[in-house]
Amino acid sequence: MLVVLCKGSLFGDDAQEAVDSLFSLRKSTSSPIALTLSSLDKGCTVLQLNSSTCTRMTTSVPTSQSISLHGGSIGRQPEASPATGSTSQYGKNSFEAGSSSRGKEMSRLVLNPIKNHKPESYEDMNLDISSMLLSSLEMHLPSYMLGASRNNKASYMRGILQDYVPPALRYRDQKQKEYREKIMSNYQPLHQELYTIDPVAFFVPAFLKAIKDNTEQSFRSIMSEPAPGIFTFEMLQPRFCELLITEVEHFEKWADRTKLHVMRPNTMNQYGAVLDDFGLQTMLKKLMEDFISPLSKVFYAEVGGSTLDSHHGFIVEYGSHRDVDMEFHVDDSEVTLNVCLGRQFSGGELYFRGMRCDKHLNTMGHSEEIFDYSHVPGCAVLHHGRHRHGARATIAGHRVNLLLWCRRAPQGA
Ligand SMILES: O=C(O)CCC(=O)C(=O)O
Ligand SMILES: [Fe+2]
Repeated sequence: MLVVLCKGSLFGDDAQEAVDSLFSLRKSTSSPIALTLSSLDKGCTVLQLNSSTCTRMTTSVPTSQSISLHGGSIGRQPEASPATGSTSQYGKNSFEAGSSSRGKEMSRLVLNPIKNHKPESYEDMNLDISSMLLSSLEMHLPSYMLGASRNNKASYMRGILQDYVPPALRYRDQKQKEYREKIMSNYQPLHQELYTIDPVAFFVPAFLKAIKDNTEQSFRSIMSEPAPGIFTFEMLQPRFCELLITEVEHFEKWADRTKLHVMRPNTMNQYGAVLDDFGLQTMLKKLMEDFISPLSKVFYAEVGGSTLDSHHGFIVEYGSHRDVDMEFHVDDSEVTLNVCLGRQFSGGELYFRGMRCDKHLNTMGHSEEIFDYSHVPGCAVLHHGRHRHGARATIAGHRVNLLLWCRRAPQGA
């Protein structure tokens, strides 16, 4: 039995690769594969197969959506050559995706992905299976299912996947769902005005005008590009920054009072909070769609910047009794927005060391790739999620940043 652990939620190309890997393995073995598969939106994804071939590797970070390049914990490892093999015993291009003990009519998936099919986004459905995984799996639906409603496709695929979720992980999925539900039904926001975008109150006028004009020239008029693919610009109103910081403090105090253990943005953080967990999801979705996508369409089209369709929004906090620094890593995003909210601090500079493909994440940097940036409250840094970076120690004071990891679901070819 081979266990493949993909830590961090599967998304984008990773989700597609994981699904492809399952199918490659299925092709390469003569006996049916018993697979166990589960995914949490911010947890780990486990693919468990009784095969002797592995095409996915493990990250050593339990729930991080980032990949540490320090200390030997390396994610997104090179893949083995794709396995080849015969078509399924269940007929050309299909195989039985469920266990025979289910005692109900078999749901089927097709072996080869339908490359020209554009999968739907399942993000807003709040399912207990990763929406990215569903989008990837949709490319393997039998043709009669492709035209079904999104609800029907989701429940068909969920039906297949749910049977394989080990009880422990099903429990974790459930816990995470309950966490959000508990917050949503009991937490009283401090600043209701943060929960709906008010452009004039949120953004500085020059940023708003540039987005409204919506041309590369208007964007470049407010942005600097101090290193290739890294953009810095003034973005948020000081009052908005302060309201967001106090909202997070209010949430944490409430969580403390109600003995709710706050789930951190990822395992690289001991502090901070996921904004999507306490009701800011709709606001952040709009922030991405109306204010970041116009920029990413122009500057990050080659990594899916034109079709961003999901996000992970969170706050990081540094200083005494908080996180100190952030080790060298790449983000689990296509495009990352990082805005300093305040307050007074010294240190905490971001350092960038160039982009790498998955196979060369740990290779040396070149001098021309070195770029260091000192955070300024209200100012944003926009970069490729795969641009290697870290944050130096905040040596005095208290630094709070807003992070929006913008993502794109896998697209049909
Ligand atoms: O602290 C910072 O500014 C960087 C944070 C970061 O890179 C991350 O959370 O992914
Ligand atoms: Fe990062």
